[in-house]
Amino acid sequence: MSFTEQDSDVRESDAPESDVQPASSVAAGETSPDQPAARGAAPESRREPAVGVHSDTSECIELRRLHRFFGDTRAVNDVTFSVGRGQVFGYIGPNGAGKTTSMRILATLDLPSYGDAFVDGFSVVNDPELVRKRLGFMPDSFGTYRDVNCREYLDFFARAYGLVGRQRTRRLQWVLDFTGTSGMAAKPIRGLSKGMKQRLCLGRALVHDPAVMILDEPAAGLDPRARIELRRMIRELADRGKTILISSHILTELAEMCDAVGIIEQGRLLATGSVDQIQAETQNRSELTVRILNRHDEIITCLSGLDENIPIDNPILDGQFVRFGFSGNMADQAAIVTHFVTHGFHVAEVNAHKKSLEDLFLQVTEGLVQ
Ligand SMILES: Nc1ncnc2c1ncn2[C@@H]1O[C@H](COP(=O)(O)OP(=O)(O)OP(=O)(O)O)[C@@H](O)[C@H]1O
Repeated sequence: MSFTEQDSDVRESDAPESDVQPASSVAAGETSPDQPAARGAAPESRREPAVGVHSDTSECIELRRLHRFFGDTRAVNDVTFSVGRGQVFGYIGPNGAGKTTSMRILATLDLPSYGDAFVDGFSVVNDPELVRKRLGFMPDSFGTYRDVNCREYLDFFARAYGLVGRQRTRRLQWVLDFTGTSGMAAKPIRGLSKGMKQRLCLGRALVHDPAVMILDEPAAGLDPRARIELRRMIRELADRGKTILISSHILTELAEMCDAVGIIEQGRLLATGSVDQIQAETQNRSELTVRILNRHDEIITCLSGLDENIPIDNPILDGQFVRFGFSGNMADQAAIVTHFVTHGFHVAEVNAHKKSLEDLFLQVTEGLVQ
């Protein structure tokens, strides 16, 4: 999904009213989807000055049983995870998994159907104003301010965040220097390359020095050098104490810079932990490929008759090859070959390969697009 900059200014009308639950009944994620959601306009508490009830958690980003439904689509379906201060968390999933929807809720551009999310301890439902002050959001598509130059663009946002005088001038210069855009401060945005626009957009998210940054696919469309540079900037921001949630389709792209990752598909969080942890859990898993020379149509049926203690899953027929996930030992592997041979199949080849990070992603997710 992509959202334009204009979207960010229409948060309350953007959320379908019928899906919005009043803030009072979703505080701290106390409700469950089994409870009927009350219908109506945006919560009353939105229009009152933010009081600010700080959550007792030490986590800097927290999603608690977050749900967001669009009609029958469960874009975010009971997602819970948290990110500690100064950590980089990679949010990974295929198209339509629910990444942008979760991030928009964190950025207070949308409301949860149920549950809640917290930024630096403040609820996006009850304290959106306080959340916004602490959060920098880089959406997955750049806005349409084509005729202003980079400095004017950043200056606009700095003013919007209430920066004044020398503080604003110093901050703007820092952002231009940090993002490597000072050389083009006077250049109109319409003349910027994709990479430069991404830098400027990162600068915009940084302009008020937020504690938390939400970056929606910031590396999309960048060349390899620009990706490396972006990784360096993100790591440096985390080293300076910022907490960062960053999304991508590509696990390997995030693996190096993330302290932890969460894999989401069809609105559900399928796995969380450090890349090493997730890899360790699947370490003894491999994919077996068996080449059979006869009766290809019957191979999958034959496999279903295998001793059920032999751990295989998701068999697929691919021409002469049958491939399946395997987490057994060499004896199990031998038993599979014996099973094929005793059922009259001509086995020509057996190969096992360990899962790479990409395989791991494909294994955890099923590539389902909603
Ligand atoms: N405003 C909306 N109205 C209706 N459906 C929506 C809306 N926003 C998102 N969805 C649906 O919610 C699901 C999750 O979308 P989302 O954009 O969060 O996925 P994503 O993981 O960010 O995907 P991508 O990587 O392609 O950007 C999709 O099925 C999408 O069509």
